[in-house]
Amino acid sequence: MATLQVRGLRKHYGKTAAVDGVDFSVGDGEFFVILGPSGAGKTTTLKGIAGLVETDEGTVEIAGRDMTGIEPYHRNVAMAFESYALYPQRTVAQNLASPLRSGRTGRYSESEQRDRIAAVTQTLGIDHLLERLPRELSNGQRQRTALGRVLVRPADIYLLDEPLSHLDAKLRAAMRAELKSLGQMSDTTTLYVTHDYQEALALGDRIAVLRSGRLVQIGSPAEVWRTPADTFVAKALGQPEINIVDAEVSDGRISTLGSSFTPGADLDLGRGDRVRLGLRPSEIQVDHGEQGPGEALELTGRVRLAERLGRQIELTVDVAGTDLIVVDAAELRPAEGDQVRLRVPLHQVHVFAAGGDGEETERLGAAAPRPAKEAR
Ligand SMILES: Nc1ncnc2c1ncn2[C@@H]1O[C@H](COP(=O)(O)OP(=O)(O)OP(=O)(O)O)[C@@H](O)[C@H]1O
Repeated sequence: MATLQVRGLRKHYGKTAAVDGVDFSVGDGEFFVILGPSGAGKTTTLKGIAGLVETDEGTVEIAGRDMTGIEPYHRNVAMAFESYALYPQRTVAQNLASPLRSGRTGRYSESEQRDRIAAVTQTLGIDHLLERLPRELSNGQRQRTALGRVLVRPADIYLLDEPLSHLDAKLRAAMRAELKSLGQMSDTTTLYVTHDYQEALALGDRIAVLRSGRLVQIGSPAEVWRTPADTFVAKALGQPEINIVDAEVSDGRISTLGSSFTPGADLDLGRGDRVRLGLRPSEIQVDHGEQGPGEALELTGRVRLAERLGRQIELTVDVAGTDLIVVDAAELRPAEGDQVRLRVPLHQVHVFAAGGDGEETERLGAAAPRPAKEAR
């Protein structure tokens, strides 16, 4: 295990800036997640750290050592790609043993090798497949074997590129928990890349959000969830996506969708008379008669669509001509056509700067401070 320091990393492919000046550091034993959409530059960043692409600018330090000019093999990192690299003629057990037999890891005795393989294959749920050949495995099993090949090998840093992407939702959730415990057990430094926000929130000690080759925000899962730096980060976290609505400011009050409220004193609204509000679908409460505590943005609308999603229901509610997506408990299901009252506690109303269509804008704050009991 080791620390990792990335400074000013840049990589262009022709005119495309795949990585455009990225800086971050990962602590010893930390599980650090890079979250970003397709094409954001996640894989290129990992490859730059591993030494698999030649970067244009920037430095990578592992355990305090500058890696410039050092071959991938000598960086002592282990990288797992989304596509699985397995020896087709070797069994799962042989595939897993081979990284432990290479010269660099020769210090492991046969019994230590067996123990490592047993621990990793149990964690990944492939211990019953040891005698199979790769062609006799499902895609998900092959992906877990490829991940196993990376995890059995002792390395300073594990670089994992969407290693769970071929698994079904249930298995992904189970593997997330297992991976987290494996990381904690072996205290390894891990850099994990994903486009799945749930994976990022579940696994990351910290999350870095990447957009078009640049880091937009780095923080703990709670920080990026509660105080997203801008509308891009707010949208990247949460499914269904956060609702972003336009609002007007006048005489210290914010008006939107036929309603208005007075925001908390520490919100700086000196920037103009328009803002955007971010309302997370899971934080909009459907008023079923009970009155929640504290001040809230209160809205009235009509349910246009009600779609059941397991234990929850996703509602599309027309509020003053704007569709809001709301997630509610399914047993309280309002019907399509029903008039509903909606309530968002002010500390959960995110206020962003105004902007044009498709423009991402910075967060100015919450409409009220978080209640002391919820603040961490
Ligand atoms: N070898 C290459 N040649 C040319 N362009 C490339 C190459 N590799 C990546 N790119 C471009 O660089 C950008 C970043 O790609 P990268 O693979 O790092 O993104 P990513 O975030 O990992 O995406 P995904 O989630 O789809 O894997 C993209 O616009 C991509 O098309």
